[in-house]
Amino acid sequence: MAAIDLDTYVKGVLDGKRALVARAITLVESTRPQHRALAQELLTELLPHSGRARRIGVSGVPGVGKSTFIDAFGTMLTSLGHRVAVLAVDPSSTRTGGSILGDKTRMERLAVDPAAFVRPSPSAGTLGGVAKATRESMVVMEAAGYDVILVETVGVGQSETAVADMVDSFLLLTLARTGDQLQGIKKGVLELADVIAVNKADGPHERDARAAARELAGALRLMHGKDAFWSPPVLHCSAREAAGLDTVWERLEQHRTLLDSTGKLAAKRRDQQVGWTWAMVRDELLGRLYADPAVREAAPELERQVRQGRLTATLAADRILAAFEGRTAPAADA
Ligand SMILES: Nc1nc2c(ncn2[C@@H]2O[C@H](COP(=O)(O)OP(=O)(O)OP(=O)(O)O)[C@@H](O)[C@H]2O)c(=O)[nH]1
Repeated sequence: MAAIDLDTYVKGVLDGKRALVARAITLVESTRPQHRALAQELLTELLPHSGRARRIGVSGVPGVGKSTFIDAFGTMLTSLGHRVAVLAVDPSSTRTGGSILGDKTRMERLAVDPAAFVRPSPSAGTLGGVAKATRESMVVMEAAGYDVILVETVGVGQSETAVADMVDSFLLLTLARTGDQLQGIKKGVLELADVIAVNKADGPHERDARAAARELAGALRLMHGKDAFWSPPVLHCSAREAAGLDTVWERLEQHRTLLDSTGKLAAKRRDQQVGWTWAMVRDELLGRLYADPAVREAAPELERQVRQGRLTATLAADRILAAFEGRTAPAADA
């Protein structure tokens, strides 16, 4: 592919040119050192044009209906005049293998909707790397005029926390379950949720879904108490039949309006920026440490001694850090 210069990228993104938006995201996702500088220059130019979108995380276990939901929900939003971008954080993704086509077939209507842009999760790398690429893609999408950003994540592992750290509101999709449904949803994920929707409330399952929503709402009231700033509503919907999606949107908007009017939205986003800064420092530092020749040389022997019980973990950690710092310490008096 021919190289594109900074001005072409900036203008193309601000004009909402799809091909350039896609190329810009490929650039910010790239981990190649020669792309990094240009990507950061681009993001610096785009940053003042970003920040106005509603950022919504969508999570739920595999099979809950996330793709079906986002397809129907996004289509409803574009019919209301919104421009919708779909991003994802799923570092374990083998589903699409990073192929855009893979995700496009999962969201048939949105994929061909001119007011929507569906981008699959960058599939390579650590959670930190994938989350960084998604956060930066968000800046590109907002600068390109998308005013609703849906960030999908699969309901396992640490990815929900990473997504909650980059959105304004977090939607958890769940299913009606028999027995104690709270056991079926990880408590940590419940704590992240601002809105919960029991999906597949249709056909023979509709009654179960309504009952499950009521039961979960009761359990949550106990968890959150009366004085909470926001009590997550538990709704029911059918992604397949596009039923109840307007209520989900209404409640997400209510949550965001409350955040905004109380000054919490601006504070949340500022805190997220600072949090991301340190998350990147941690990732980068750990990457450098693992790649450090002195650490690589010392580590196998130290690990062996720890395994044999001849060295405490604390001492081994000290030595690994000493090996790392020894190499990077200023060489002034060496
Ligand atoms: N009855 C019913 N089925 C649904 C609904 N939403 C999704 N499904 C079905 O549930 C299955 C899983 O839906 P997906 O949208 O692929 O679910 P997902 O959560 O994206 O799953 P992964 O791609 O595995 O993460 C599919 O067979 C859908 O047709 C719904 O509202 N009602």
